[in-house]
Amino acid sequence: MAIEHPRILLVDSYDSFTLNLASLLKQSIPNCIIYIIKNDAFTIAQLLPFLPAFSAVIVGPGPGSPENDRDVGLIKDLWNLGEHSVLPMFGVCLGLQSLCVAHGAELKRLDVVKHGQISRVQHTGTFLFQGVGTVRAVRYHSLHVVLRQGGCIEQLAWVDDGAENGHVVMAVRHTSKPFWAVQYHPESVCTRGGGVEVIQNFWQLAQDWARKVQPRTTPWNSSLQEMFGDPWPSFLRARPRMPISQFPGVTTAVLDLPHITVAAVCELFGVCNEERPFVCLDSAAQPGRFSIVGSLMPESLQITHFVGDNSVSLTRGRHTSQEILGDRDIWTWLSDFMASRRVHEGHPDIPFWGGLIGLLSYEMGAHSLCTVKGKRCHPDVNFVFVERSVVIDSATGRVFVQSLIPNDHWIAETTKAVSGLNSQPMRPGLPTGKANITLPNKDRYLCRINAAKEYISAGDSYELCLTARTTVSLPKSTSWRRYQALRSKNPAPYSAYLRLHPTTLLSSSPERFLSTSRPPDSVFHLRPIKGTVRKAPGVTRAVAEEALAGSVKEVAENLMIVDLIRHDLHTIVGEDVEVKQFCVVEEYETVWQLVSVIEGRPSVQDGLLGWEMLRSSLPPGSMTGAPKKRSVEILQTLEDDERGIYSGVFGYWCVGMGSDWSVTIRSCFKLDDDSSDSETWEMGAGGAITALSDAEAEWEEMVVKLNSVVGAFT
Ligand SMILES: C=C(O[C@@H]1C=C(C(=O)O)C=C[C@H]1O)C(=O)O
Ligand SMILES: NC(=O)CC[C@H](N)C(=O)O
Repeated sequence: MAIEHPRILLVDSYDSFTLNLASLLKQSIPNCIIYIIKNDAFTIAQLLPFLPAFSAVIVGPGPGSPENDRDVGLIKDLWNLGEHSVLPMFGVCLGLQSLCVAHGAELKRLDVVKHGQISRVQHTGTFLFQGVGTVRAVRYHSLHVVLRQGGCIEQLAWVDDGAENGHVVMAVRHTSKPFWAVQYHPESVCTRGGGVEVIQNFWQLAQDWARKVQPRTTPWNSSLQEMFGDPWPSFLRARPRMPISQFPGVTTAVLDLPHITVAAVCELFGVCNEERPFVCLDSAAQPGRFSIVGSLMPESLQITHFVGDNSVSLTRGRHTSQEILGDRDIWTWLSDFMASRRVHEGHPDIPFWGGLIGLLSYEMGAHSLCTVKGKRCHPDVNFVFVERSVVIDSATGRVFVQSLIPNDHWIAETTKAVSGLNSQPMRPGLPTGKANITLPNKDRYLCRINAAKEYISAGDSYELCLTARTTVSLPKSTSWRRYQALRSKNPAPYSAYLRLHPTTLLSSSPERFLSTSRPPDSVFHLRPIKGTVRKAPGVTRAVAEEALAGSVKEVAENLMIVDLIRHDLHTIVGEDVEVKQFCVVEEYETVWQLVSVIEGRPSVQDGLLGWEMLRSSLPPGSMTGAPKKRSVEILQTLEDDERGIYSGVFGYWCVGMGSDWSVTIRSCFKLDDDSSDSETWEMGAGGAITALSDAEAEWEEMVVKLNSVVGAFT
């Protein structure tokens, strides 16, 4: 017998959890094929003729209100389909609200909004809840519905929020049409008992209805294919073939030098000459392990690009040329660049063999979600192609000297020079000169926290990572020494010194954004941080655990980003996404942080997939909040300046096709200016604002993060 492949249409309201729902559908509805459209992709009139090709429609969650056309698009019309067009539909959150509002329910704001919080859901044990036991479900909502007595919408589940919100509807069904919906999020990683179980029941009910009603169906055809595109996950099928690399291999010498310092290698490679570019990715604390120092040559290629430009700048030494991108964007240009330099063999014990090292701005990600205004003074893309490098493995004390240049005499010279290096302590002596620090205005920041909370109460966002800029001006000094000061004040696993004119970036980031191990068997790994407590006398691990892992507010903040990152991973990886670590307290130099780890394994191994993953997941969710698109739009109105380098990412993309990117936080950067005898460093700091945020405490948290960098100037 032929296997049946039910086609499911999933309507996305620009939420950041939609693909988690798609993955849950795949687990719950045998052999289903899922097509995803945005709620404003078509009008209902355009969609109507095609609906008989689907077995069911899933109306997903989203920001905003079911009463606002801009937020719900065609969703509101789906619930009013005529008798002959009706088909089984299942709503989630905004989906439930729009179903109920379309049938006369009253929409209200919750007194105490629930975002990333888990509630015990009571239910009738019927329909969606047939055979379902205890449900503990994650909620992401500010709005709720009050059903009309005697109407056609019947309650199937509810929570009792006690003094906070009283009775809140959690699931409903239509009494005569095949419509069901839940207010909670069945797809959240922390929902128990009401996920697969409830979707399986929905599917059973949908099939029962179809057997009874025998709705008109149409087979799949080319015009449907054109209208709805490929089913999810579609990315892998759409990939063009990778160009063949003509690039030779990498030569490596391995040394046992357990006492060598990263600083000594940097100084050997000329870091003190501030005129020249320099790159060092420095694992200055656990869990960082490998440090990478580039040995750049005068002809090393620097690649820069500004968002909005149709060209890429290529600089070798003093010579710069522009290459027109034409019909490629910068991501594709860089993909092609790296594909033609792919190397298949290098030392298996290290993650980097050579390749691009550099940074991407926040706006490089944000502009794919909404319009970004103006042009920044720092390039949005700034990389150097590193042919010669040293990788230091802090776990084994081994040092790898390697070059992509065939027969490179530099290997022998460097092996000798590195072996002869003293394990000198870092040179003391901070640059002197009084720093003039311009902090964010506290009153304004507090006002913005309240404005952010208002957006959250209205249902426009579940969490907003609000940030502000600080500047430090002082007489010109050496940035390398400044980096040493930052490194000793705040040693961090993802520290970096990147001198890529016109930008110099000093980083002491605790946060890895994304690492993708080398194919085959590539694993994509993300480590979002949400939840910060300042270290102070008496703040022991136990105290920090109570304040972070034991706090509903902090766990909710973290969970929202974990769910968002699961969705981001599903975009490229497909179904295989797993939360490996949930809300664990980690110790850093100045703070305790709450950290989760999410991993994905792409079902097809392709060298460029890691790059596609980066492209589709910037800006980092921990720096925006959720849902990402609406949150980025709101943050643009709440923050004075573009973020630029701050809250973008920096890291490498290896010629072996692995990559590692950190979030540019706890960092400062400056625009290099030879003509001035002073310099101005910029830094950002902020934190996640949720409905549970206390404005004063958020200000304090921002200052704590800021001080981990400002400390290098005072
Ligand atoms: C915004 C910053 O940090 C982000 C916010 C955090 C939080 O809200 O706890 C933690 C780490 C980062 O994702 C920053 O350091 O400036
Ligand atoms: N997750 C959602 O779909 C949220 C729906 C709506 N924006 C609310 O806040 O209530």
